[in-house]
Amino acid sequence: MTERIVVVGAALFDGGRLLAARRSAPPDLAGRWELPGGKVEPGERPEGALVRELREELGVDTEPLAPVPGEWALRPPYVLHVWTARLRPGSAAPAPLQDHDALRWLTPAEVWDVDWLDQDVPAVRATLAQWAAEAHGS
Ligand SMILES: Nc1nc2c([nH]c(=O)n2[C@H]2C[C@H](O)[C@@H](COP(=O)(O)OP(=O)(O)OP(=O)(O)O)O2)c(=O)[nH]1
Repeated sequence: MTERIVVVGAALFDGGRLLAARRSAPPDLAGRWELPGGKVEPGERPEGALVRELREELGVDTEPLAPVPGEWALRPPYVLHVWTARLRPGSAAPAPLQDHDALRWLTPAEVWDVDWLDQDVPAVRATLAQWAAEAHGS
C-alpha cells in the first residue's frame, strides 16, 4: 500500500474574512497562495498539527473548529485536508514568520483575487461552500 501523508491546511476565519498565505519556498511553489498549515506528524491528530503549524508559521494561538469534508491530492504521497479555525482570544495577529512572505485576510468577494496553488483551488472552493452554508444558517 502506498504511503499517504496528510497535510492539514487552515481555513482561519476572523471577522468574516479568510486568511490566505503566500509561500516563499520551495521555488516551484513560491509566490502562490495557500491555506497555511503543514504535515501531520506520526501519532498527531490533524487538528493538533494545525495548531502547532499555525503557531510556528504565523505566531498565532488558534482553536480548530471543524473539518471541511473532502480530501485533495497534492504531489504524492501528500493529500490535503482542511480544518476551519479561529484565533483564540488574546492571540497575536498572524505574521509571516516562516514559509510565507505575505498574508491577506479575504472577504468572500475577494477570495479569488489571489493566485491560489492549483491544487488548493478545489479545497478553497469547498471551504467557501461550507462558509456560505454557515452564513445562511444551514
Ligand atoms: N501547508 C500547506 N501545504 C500545501 C498546500 N497546498 C500544497 O500543495 N501544499 C504542499 C506544500 C508542501 O509540499 C506540502 C506541505 O509542506 P509544508 O512545508 O507546509 O509542511 P511542513 O511545514 O510540515 O513541512 P516541513 O518544512 O516541516 O518539511 O504540501 C496548502 O494549502 N497548505
